Amino acid sequence: MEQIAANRAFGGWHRRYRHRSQTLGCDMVFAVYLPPQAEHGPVPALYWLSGLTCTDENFMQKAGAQRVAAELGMALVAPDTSPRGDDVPGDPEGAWDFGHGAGFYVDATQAPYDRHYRMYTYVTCELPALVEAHLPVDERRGISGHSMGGHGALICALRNPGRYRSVSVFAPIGNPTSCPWGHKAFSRYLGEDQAAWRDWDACELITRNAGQGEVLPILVDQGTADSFLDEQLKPEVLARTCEAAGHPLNLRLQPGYDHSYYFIASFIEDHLRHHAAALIG
Ligand SMILES: N[C@@H](CCC(=O)N[C@@H](CSC=O)C(=O)NCC(=O)O)C(=O)O
Repeated sequence: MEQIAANRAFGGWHRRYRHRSQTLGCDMVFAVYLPPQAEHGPVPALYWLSGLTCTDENFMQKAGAQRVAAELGMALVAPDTSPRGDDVPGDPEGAWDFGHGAGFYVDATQAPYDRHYRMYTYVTCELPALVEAHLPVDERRGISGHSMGGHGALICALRNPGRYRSVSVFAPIGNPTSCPWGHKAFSRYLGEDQAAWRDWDACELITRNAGQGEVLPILVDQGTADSFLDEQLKPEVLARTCEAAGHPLNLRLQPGYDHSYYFIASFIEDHLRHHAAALIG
């Protein structure tokens, strides 16, 4: 992998890397924040999955996570949100909620998307393997994300017991099989048979996993002034599902906060400390 940027931050380093992804069949860029502790040995990592229209840069530039990550000795890893490139098909109408910047962290099964759109395998397998082989980052992994990335973080944790030690999300699409963003993405990436969508829906996975094996407590922050709240995000469905399944959920409704990175920046410290408790102790 090729380093394409490096910035000193809070005694550590923010770095960006480009690499050829075998999983996605294209070049990808990701960002890593390495805290000062990484100069003395491997540190745990929080994987951050961003939302629609984002790249690796939104979180690193807007969330303000580096100061606390440096204090805690935790790396931050931020991938892009989809495969990229001229030969990667996007939304036929050029919309922002599908295709480039909108990989939805699934492995597509439908042509023409199945060749490149395999973000689930990329973020759960290829990227951690690359990071852990080349950077001072070990296998203590937490996962978090926002909106589409909140959906991604939930399904990555719920589908992979043992792979992550902690999970938290901001304004997640918690029940994509019941909202317009999810319908659009899943019908194209996964096909019209809605039975196949359930494997990629956090609420379905929480219900399915009830009473079996690992149960990671979920921390959720959700702004009450979020313009996507009622139509796309539906935190009440996630709350009802967790209640019915006995899955520990800390859903914090934050009065007046919207869907933006101003909201994320306001509560990211709590999330980093939630992850540090599981990753570092
Ligand atoms: N461009 C759109 C708005 C898209 C948007 O709000 N994206 C969010 C994630 S939404 C769910 O996944 C985001 O994180 N944007 C990047 C940022 O830096 O804020 C529009 O025009 O409405």
